[in-house]
Amino acid sequence: MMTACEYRPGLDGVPATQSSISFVDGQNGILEYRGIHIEELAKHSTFLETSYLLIWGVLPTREELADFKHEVQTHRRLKYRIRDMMKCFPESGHPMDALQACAAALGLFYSRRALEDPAYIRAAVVRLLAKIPTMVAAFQLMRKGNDPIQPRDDLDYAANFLYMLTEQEPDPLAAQIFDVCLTLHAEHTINASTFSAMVTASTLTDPYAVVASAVGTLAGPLHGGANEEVILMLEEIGSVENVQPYLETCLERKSKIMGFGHRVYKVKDPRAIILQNLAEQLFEKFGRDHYYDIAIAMEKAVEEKLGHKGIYPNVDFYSGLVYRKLGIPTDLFTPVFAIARVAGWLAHWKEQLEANRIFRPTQIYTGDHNKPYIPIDERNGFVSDSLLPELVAK
Ligand SMILES: CC(=O)SCCNC(=O)CCNC(=O)[C@H](O)C(C)(C)COP(=O)(O)OP(=O)(O)OC[C@H]1O[C@@H](n2cnc3c(N)ncnc32)[C@H](O)[C@@H]1OP(=O)(O)O
Ligand SMILES: O=C([O-])CC(=O)C(=O)O
Repeated sequence: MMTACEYRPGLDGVPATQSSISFVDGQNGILEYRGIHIEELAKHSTFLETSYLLIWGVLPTREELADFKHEVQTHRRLKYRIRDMMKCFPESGHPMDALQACAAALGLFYSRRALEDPAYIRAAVVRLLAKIPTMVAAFQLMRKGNDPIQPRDDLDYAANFLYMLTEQEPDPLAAQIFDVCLTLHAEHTINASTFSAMVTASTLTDPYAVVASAVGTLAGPLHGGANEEVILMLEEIGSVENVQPYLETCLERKSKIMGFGHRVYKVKDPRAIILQNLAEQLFEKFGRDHYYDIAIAMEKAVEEKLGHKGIYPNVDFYSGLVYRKLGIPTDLFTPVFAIARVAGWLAHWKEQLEANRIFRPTQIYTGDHNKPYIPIDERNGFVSDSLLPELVAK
């Protein structure tokens, strides 16, 4: 029998599912995908191989990976109707809103819900992994007034995205580093957007609705949207000298410092450590970004003030510095996060379907009971001459 549970705002510490996809040890800064440490995957895997691992639970053989890559490659193009729809989007709109609309629009073309059919699952996985980057790049070119460019079959996943975005073939180091960024962002247990995906999935709707709802959730500044906010914050701080006064003001106002803090990690996020390292490699080859000095000063200052509360850089703190060096515009940082997280959302979608029960928690009602309905004309002391009460009583 169920016993009454204590209410925990934000479901803090409340298990909402069982999962074998990923694991976080927030005290020791450990993240594993399917039992493999993130550092190992960052060093040795690729985003598509990691996606396969997350979604199907095992590392693919050489042949399985080649087939998967080929399938993704052949589904990168967008239907002209999706491109036409995108032409109507306001160029001033946020790219996350554009992405959410585009992901949902895929459901118009592929809405058959054969959720018990492994071929349907695979086709949806391939389609979403393939088309989401094309959508992000297409929106970027279209809002500048350019036509989107077609994907290039000779470029792999990460390099092709940078090519479609910048219209230039990327430097091999830049492409490799971007691929590692995607691997790092691919999955993170039951975070807010994944939970959103799982709730949507549990209604047995189609995977495009699942991803669209997750994109909308990722966009918020307390979640994936923080990567954009971090750069805006560093711009506002402007100089290393201004770090301390900026921080003091935030603390006085009790406002959150973007890119810091985490529900689970009470130490520096292991992904932030790798991302910082990647940023340094890019700076070595392409020149230092002066915002990096501000970021380092900020990390030190926040640690001094808030380290005792377990507040350290999260994944969103250094990622923007990497993306800036790769030529990615600031408001595309969160869509880039989404490109990667599609893998995790789909892994959880598939896992949810394997043992589905609709999410329907309970609430603690704090309102009134048995209140009389006061007709609108009587709310200011007037008496109503409406016949409705008599009609209903008859
Ligand atoms: C991909 C991702 O989603 S990673 C997270 C990205 N989000 C951000 O970077 C936004 C800034 N960070 C935050 O808002 C929070 O740390 C979150 C949303 C990530 C986690 O929130 P919660 O687990 O609910 O922590 P909560 O907000 O309760 O904070 C706990 C304490 O730490 C403080 N705290 C947490 N994060 C921060 C921060 N970034 N700046 C200042 N103080 C903070 C809170 O004020 C609170 O202090 P108190 O106990 O004295 O009141
Ligand atoms: O786990 C979380 O709450 C947020 C996060 O770091 C992620 O989604 O990558």
